[in-house]
Amino acid sequence: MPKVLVSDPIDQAGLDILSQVAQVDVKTGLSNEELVQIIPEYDALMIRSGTRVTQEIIEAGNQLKIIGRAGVGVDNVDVPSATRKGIVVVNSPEGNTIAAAEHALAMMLSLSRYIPDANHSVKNGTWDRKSYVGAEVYKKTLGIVGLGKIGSHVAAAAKAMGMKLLAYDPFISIERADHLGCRLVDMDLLFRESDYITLHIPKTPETANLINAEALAKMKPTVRIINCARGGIIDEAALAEALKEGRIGGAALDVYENEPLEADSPLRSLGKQAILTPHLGASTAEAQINVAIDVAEQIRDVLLGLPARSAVNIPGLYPDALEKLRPYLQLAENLGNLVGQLAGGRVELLNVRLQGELADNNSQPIVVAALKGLLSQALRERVNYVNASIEAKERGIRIIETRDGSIRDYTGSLHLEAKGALGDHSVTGALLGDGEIRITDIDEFPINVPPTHHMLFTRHRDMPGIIGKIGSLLGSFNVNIASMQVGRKIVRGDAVMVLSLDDPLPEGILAEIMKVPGIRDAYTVML
Ligand SMILES: NC(=O)C1=CN([C@@H]2O[C@H](COP(=O)(O)OP(=O)(O)OC[C@H]3O[C@@H](n4cnc5c(N)ncnc54)[C@H](O)[C@@H]3O)[C@@H](O)[C@H]2O)C=CC1
Ligand SMILES: O=C(O)CCC(=O)C(=O)O
Repeated sequence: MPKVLVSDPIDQAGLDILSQVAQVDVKTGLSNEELVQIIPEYDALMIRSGTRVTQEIIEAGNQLKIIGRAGVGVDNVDVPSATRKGIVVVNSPEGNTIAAAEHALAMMLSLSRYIPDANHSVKNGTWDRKSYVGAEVYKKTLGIVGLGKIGSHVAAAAKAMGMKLLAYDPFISIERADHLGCRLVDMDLLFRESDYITLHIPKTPETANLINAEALAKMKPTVRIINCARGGIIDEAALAEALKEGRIGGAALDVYENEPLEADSPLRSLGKQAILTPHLGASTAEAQINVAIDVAEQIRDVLLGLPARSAVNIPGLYPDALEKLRPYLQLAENLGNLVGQLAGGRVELLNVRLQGELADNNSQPIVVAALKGLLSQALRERVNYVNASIEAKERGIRIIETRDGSIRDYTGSLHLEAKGALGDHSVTGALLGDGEIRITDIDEFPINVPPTHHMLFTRHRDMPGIIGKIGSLLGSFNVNIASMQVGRKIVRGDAVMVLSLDDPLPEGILAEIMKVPGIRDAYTVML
């Protein structure tokens, strides 16, 4: 019988499902070292946010087939390591949506009426009505950052309370925002005009420290900020300082850069204008049952050899088709990710053209893989092979599929064209005989480069000296170039340059590149 380790508190409903097919050991509060020691005997690991599944644990988990996160965010799991080791990582993308949205709403109202402090004062024997004169949310402006599952539910409830709604989400269509009663605006305007700001975005390199001293300085002195998303999106020191100096009106936080929150955090000494809860967003009986059942069922299925429905790292497609298409799925995902990053914002139309022998295949998994890549910038681990199409539809992305078996530059190749709010871009890629991926075309300029983790693309005028200037600029920022290619159609016309880099590009370098005479555009891409 397979063995499942449950290392965080999980609802009994989940344990009952697991017990049908496995021996279940519940061992909570284990240290990293203890987990590394015992994990070799387990086939599955089920966690909430309390367990950090490190590379070390994954490396030691020689029997591990699946890691189940009873919740949304898998930022406490080293997913790339799990993927490399062939371990499926699953989550519950919707099981705690309502709980998290309701917690954010509760925080907003509690903050407006000082409920935690007022409650505390009565329980301490006082009857102070003067210190707790609050504010109404009715007719106030709520700025929602991230209009996904939780943000959308918050929007519906806040609208019913008579609030005016602004939203910032570069990956959502105006139609979707309109439908939710939100005015889609840029982040600056949201910061300046909101009376309340609530965050419902994942923690990513782009969202880390999004609310920093500079952002706080743009906000109204009365603004109240709610973060029930992820710690690290707000610069806690800057927030504490702004609150102490009365430069903002209040903050309610459920999540922190480090959890548990440090004993000496400046947040702990704030007065009634701050509310702190210990990551309780998903802590309702209903949500815990939902996520436990959702994830336990997936662990059971995978242990029985069936696909998982919310795998964040392995396609949940039919095994036969999957095996045959696997290399092309990777190609499609890479190209989708690339064209999405080149588009740099909302994509309205994705044209997917299957070429050569690929045109003879079922296009659906390829399209799904391309969408997964395209949406991964916005949705990270939330997007998978099962939900990519629905997510794209909800975001108003139209898909056109075409086939052209006569294009035989390579045995099989794939062409993606994204029409976006900020411009149109296209990429083509192919598989070489050994299954290696090549990007063969960017914006109709022929090239031949493998996708790598850090890449730099420029659009420039083909003229002497330009390549050298970019090379020395990167050198001066200590960025090592692994390979470089230029594609052009006519001599001294327009050209593209593609550089594979060993290091991430430091902040500020793109602005410097843009200053080089002849450079028209420059993009960094992470694949
Ligand atoms: N406090 C708690 O206990 C809980 C926290 N969460 C957290 O809430 C967050 C949101 O969850 P969901 O709504 O389910 O996710 P979701 O994936 O449905 O929505 C996230 C939205 O953020 C948008 N987004 C991505 N990058 C952005 C950026 N740079 N700027 C603006 N918008 C951006 C995406 O387009 C998407 O619409 C996640 O980080 C999740 O981990 C979720 C459940 C419970
Ligand atoms: O497991 C929990 O209580 C945290 C939930 C959460 O943060 C998530 O689902 O992303």
